[in-house]
Amino acid sequence: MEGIDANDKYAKELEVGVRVVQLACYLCQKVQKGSIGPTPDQVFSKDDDSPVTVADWSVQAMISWILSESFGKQNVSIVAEEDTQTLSDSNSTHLLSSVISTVNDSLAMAPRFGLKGPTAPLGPTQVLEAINHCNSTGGPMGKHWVLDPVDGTLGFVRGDQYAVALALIENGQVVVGVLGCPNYSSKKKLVNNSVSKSDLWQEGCVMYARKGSGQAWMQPLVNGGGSLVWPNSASRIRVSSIDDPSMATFCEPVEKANSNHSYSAGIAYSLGLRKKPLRVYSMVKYAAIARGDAEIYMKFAKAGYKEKIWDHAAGVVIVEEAGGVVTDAGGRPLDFSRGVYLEGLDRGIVICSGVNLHDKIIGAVYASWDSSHL
Ligand SMILES: Nc1ncnc2c1ncn2[C@@H]1O[C@H](COP(=O)(O)OS(=O)(=O)O)[C@@H](OP(=O)(O)O)[C@H]1O
Ligand SMILES: [Mg+2]
Ligand SMILES: [Mg+2]
Ligand SMILES: [Mg+2]
Repeated sequence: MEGIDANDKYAKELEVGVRVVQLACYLCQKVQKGSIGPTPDQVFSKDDDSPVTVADWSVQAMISWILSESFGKQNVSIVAEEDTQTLSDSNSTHLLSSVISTVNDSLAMAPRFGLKGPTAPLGPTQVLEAINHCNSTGGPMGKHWVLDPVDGTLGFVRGDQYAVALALIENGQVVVGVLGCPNYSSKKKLVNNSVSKSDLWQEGCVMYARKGSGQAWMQPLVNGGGSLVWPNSASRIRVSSIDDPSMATFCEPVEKANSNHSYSAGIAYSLGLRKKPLRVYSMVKYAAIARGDAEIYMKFAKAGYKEKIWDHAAGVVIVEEAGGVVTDAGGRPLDFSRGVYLEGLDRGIVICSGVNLHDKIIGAVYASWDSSHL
């Protein structure tokens, strides 16, 4: 596969990672289109009131199962977002059946993606086991996969941007990142308000990078239907070369609850950013920086919110290998070695296409900071 050196230490992880994320994108598109699984308006609430859908559980189960098959269950440690609490409820048998059929529908397509599927459809125990197998808490030693089965669930539910994010951490460092963006065309630029429903579904993309390679790659989504041609072609992606703030575009989360919009507007103003913020759901924001559709991504969550590693791991390595810079608001690298959370994160996350813009933003945060902002 292009961008993956067969002799690389992580060649197999990258190869399987890209293929399984392609399959996950296929699964999500099927659920979002309503042709398998329930309609997207069947959204459930977790304890923290955040949404979860059949797609979130199904992708987690499917990826967990494929990783275990590919690398041996006992060798596979996975840190992932979802658990089986809601699914195991005795009132949830209908929901669990939807997840099981969605998982099996997608696994039946595995050979088309160059992956080995099960010999017989998975039953409830196997599906619940696959989801529960993702109960690792990571840490500073060893290899851990990090998975956000659907990032930007709100975007997914609203028929907008969302991502499937898979990364591999070894000894606390993100060494591989794969980001599937089913509604982010590999051809069209992401522009404010340009995501019309008719543009969606046409063609998404999968991005991937191996730490230290100095390269990040993008493939169009493989179309699971019709005649599948695999391996498909990939192209190198690079961050934007714009480093004049007045020309730069900055991204931020859509929801005010997830990032302080007025604080980032203040930073943008002080830097002389002229364009309106590009508000995009999910890690598609990282994808937009990595391929040069935007130059800056700022996220300043409310004080007390702890960022989780699965919301950033894949995006960070892809942006860095595409030439960008990712740190916390104090200018320090994100620390993926301390479990499920990005412990020690200073205020927020600043992602830029280059060091000049990044220095300016960190300087502006330093100059403006007042803890009453968040
Ligand atoms: N209060 C709060 N503050 C900050 N971040 C939060 C918060 N609550 C949730 N989350 C996490 O944000 C993930 C979605 O982030 P986005 O950048 O996509 O935000 S937005 O949907 O565009 O508003 C989202 O990821 P998913 O749950 O995978 O969708 C959450 O992990
Ligand atoms: Mg969630
Ligand atoms: Mg997420
Ligand atoms: Mg998620």
